[in-house]
Amino acid sequence: MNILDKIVAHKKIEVERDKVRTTYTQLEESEYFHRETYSFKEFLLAPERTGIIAEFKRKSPSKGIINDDALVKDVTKDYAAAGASACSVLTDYGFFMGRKMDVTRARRATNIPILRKDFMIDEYQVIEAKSLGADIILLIAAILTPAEIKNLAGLAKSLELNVLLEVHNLEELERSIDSNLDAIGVNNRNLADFTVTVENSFKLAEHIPNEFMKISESAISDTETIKQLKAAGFNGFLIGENFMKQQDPGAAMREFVKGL
Ligand SMILES: O=C(O)c1ccccc1NCC(=O)[C@H](O)[C@H](O)COP(=O)(O)O
Repeated sequence: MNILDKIVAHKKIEVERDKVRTTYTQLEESEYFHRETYSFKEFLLAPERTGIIAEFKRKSPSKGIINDDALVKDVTKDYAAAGASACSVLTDYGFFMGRKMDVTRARRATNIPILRKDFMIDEYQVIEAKSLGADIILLIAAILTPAEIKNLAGLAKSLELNVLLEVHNLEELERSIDSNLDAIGVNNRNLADFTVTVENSFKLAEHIPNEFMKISESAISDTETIKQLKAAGFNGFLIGENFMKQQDPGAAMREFVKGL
């Protein structure tokens, strides 16, 4: 069983448990459920922002513990002040030490879009994302059928959530395109064996239809790469470990953007 299969197997159990702990009615009673979300596209294209989607990530299957000291409210506030176009907040606990409340803490600390980063397999998680205060959800093509993507993206749009689809190769891209998506992210990390190469983004760029925002995800650690990705048509750059491995991730981002 590869890591993605393991994560999804855990997630199925977790979601069924959560449905009992917090009902749909309780989710819809959240103060955030009826809020107007931020437009991912507007923040990605805003000239005063950097296009960086800065991630709060304590731990990962590929690297183990990255930073378990930093506080989500401080880091996301500092990311926003450093020019992030959005913050990505991992909510999976078992593999990433993320917490659902981290999204709400980031929501309270910032006025930029928040991506709820998790392994979305069920409508419940989409409704939950809205109730936590998220603006964007992630759908991973490698773990969803085209029909599931259509359904989850359609539900997200009906809740005014933005949808980022993550692909790793051309086959996933071609089978997963849907009109309810806002952005397509090319993951430079192979989630089955953890190898990374930014070449993956350059290879897939021209195949992503122009109506979608283009995001390059993972293994980005220098501003030269961002300049090259921009030239190849990318609008967004998802960066986690490069900032989180520093004691002060917000300060690390502030320093990094000076090179853009
Ligand atoms: O990061 C991992 O090890 C990982 C393993 C299995 C599934 C997902 C994984 N990461 C999620 C992400 O997509 C990254 O956190 C994100 O793209 C940022 O990557 P990086 O800048 O390399 O931390």
